[in-house]
Amino acid sequence: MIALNENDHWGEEDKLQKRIGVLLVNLGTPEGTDYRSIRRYLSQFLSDRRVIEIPPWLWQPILQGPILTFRPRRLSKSYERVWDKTENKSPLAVVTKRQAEKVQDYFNKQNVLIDWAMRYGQPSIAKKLDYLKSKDCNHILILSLYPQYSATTTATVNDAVFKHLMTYRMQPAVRTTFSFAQDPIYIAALKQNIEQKLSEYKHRPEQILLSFHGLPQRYVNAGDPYEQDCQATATALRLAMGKTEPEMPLVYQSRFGPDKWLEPNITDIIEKSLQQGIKRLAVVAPGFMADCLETMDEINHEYRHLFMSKGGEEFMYIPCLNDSLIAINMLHKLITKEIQGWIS
Ligand SMILES: C=CC1=C(C)c2cc3[nH]c(cc4nc(cc5[nH]c(cc1n2)c(C)c5CCC(=O)O)C(CCC(=O)O)=C4C)c(C)c3C=C
Ligand SMILES: [Fe+2]
Ligand SMILES: [Fe+2]
Repeated sequence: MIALNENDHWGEEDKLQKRIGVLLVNLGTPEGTDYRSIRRYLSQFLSDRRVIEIPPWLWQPILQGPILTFRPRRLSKSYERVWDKTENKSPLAVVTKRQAEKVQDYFNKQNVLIDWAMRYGQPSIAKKLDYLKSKDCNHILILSLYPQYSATTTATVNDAVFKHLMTYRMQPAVRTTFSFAQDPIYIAALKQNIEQKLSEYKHRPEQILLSFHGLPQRYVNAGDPYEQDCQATATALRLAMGKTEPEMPLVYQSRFGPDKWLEPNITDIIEKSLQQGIKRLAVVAPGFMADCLETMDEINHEYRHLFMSKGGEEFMYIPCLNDSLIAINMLHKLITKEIQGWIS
């Protein structure tokens, strides 16, 4: 049992008054592009037993040995390419912070406090829960910024939240979110964002790839609903946009390790599309609420190069929802729905 702090109390304000805090949580990212920062981040992330389902006695020597020796060096160059030089932060952190700040403007009148945290690295979930507590928030909504549920993302956010709440004598009321994979509010935002971004190009793409972060197949076999959620998003989005599956196929990216991952892999589909004579390709990543290493570098750098070097003529990367007006409106609606009954 974690020791409770004797001075653990809420502010001296009326404790019965409802005060709502909302914590937007995303994955996490290194604090810098140097070897040490990336190593620290990967070590925490890849030691999460929800992320890597291999017994620690077997996994830790591999992680602490070859992976944390070589991978940070390679990633350093990738993070350098996407780093926000003005803020001196990773794009994932910059965007998540802006999302929280902009959504806060919508909730000022209702006295709802919006903040953000990262599951791995900083600002930590523990630190931000303490902050919300110091502001007398006795009702807290945890909004995991993953539209598709996975135990490797959403569940591990909840683990971190409840683990920290074990240290509280007086716990707030807490709501967590499951997924919003086929929520009409999210699908409408995706559609609007895609149409807006594509209208900036002279030509229409012949195909739009819906690229989702991958997952080991055995996690899905064990009951993770992630694949189903990705398919639900793809189906709803095609329906909303009047597109067929060949016009808008679902693909998976970001493989890691030797396991079998969800199929089809994005590189195989890019090759196939090239063989079919497709010259103008668009790619959007609906599972990412913010542009990050996996979209800016992996898609917009690596796969752009793959497509263009093998005969493609135009590669249209459609940015994520980020802190656009479309995204902030969407988050406002989602939060309003999730805090129903807490607010009049
Ligand atoms: C077994 C390993 C991994 C699983 C399972 C996994 C699931 C998963 N990840 C995201 C979202 C993001 N992942 C990001 C980076 C990233 N992911 C993994 C591994 C797994 N992810 C690694 C090792 C990395 C680091 C980069 C690399 O080494 O290639 C990021 C970007 C972070 C950033 O700093 O920008 C995001 C976002 C989801 C949604 C998901 C669920 C299926
Ligand atoms: Fe990942
Ligand atoms: Fe990657």
